[in-house]
Amino acid sequence: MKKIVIKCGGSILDELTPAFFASLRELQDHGYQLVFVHGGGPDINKMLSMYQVEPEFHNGLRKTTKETLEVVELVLSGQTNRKLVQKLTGYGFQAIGLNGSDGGLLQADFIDQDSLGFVGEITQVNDQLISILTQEGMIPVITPIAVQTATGQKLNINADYAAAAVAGAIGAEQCIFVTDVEGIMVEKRIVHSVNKEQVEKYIEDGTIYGGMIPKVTSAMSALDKGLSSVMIVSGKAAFFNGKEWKGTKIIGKEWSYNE
Ligand SMILES: Nc1ncnc2c1ncn2[C@@H]1O[C@H](COP(=O)(O)OP(=O)(O)O)[C@@H](O)[C@H]1O
Ligand SMILES: CC(=O)N[C@@H](CCC(=O)OP(=O)(O)O)C(=O)O
Repeated sequence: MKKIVIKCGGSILDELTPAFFASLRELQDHGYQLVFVHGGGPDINKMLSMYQVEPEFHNGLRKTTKETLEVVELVLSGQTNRKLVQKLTGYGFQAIGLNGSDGGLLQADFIDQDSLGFVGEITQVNDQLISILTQEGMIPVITPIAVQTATGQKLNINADYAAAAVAGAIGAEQCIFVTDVEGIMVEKRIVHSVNKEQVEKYIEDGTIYGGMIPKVTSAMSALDKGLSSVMIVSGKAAFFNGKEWKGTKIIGKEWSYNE
């Protein structure tokens, strides 16, 4: 069966519309099994501010101390994941929340402990666990906390990177990044598609900045892993009506938009 990974950003979790959930139903009707990975950056920042901790990011990745990691897991697993599962259930989907560190679902190693602290990059995904759930018609909703297998240490993973890694590991056909804008804006307009060369140029000249950077870089890595399609779409509107997609398609080297 065709699989699709949907990454839901923290920027949009509280604003998902009925039209967005209708698009999910369309995907299921077109034979897609859905797998969610969620973010929650704004919720984490809110909780950290209660502890008077200033967020610090390097290239879109949160510098994560031991104390910050505790807050990240508390918020993502205990609050954000619950919120998304509840919404999906409310719309009639069979969603099941999973912490990425459970059952070796997401396994990772430190990226650079000196500069980023407890931040990881995924080395392995327990795709069997995901398959067991999707084959039963359930929708896994994955929190981007991973485990370093050798030590049992938990690591904070950027949700965009986690989604791309899951998509590659389960052989997903597509990966969709759901966020608070309708796609990638270039000179005040949403563009239909961007290719690798354009992405690199737009990052360099500042057209693509901040939270959009991990999205486009992980989109490129997902395409390198063999996915057919990666899109950036808004959670405020319908993004698929059974025929057409709305948003920005990221195109790998060998792809043209008409394919
Ligand atoms: N070229 C661009 N087009 C659209 N949005 C962009 C662009 N460059 C940066 N952004 C920013 O990226 C944001 C989405 O990233 P982020 O806030 O991290 O979302 P999420 O929580 O969904 O991952 C947009 O709200 C916008 O401010
Ligand atoms: C390492 C790292 O940056 N982890 C992210 C995990 C959440 C996330 O990615 O949330 P969004 O998708 O809403 O940005 C963080 O701590 O914010």
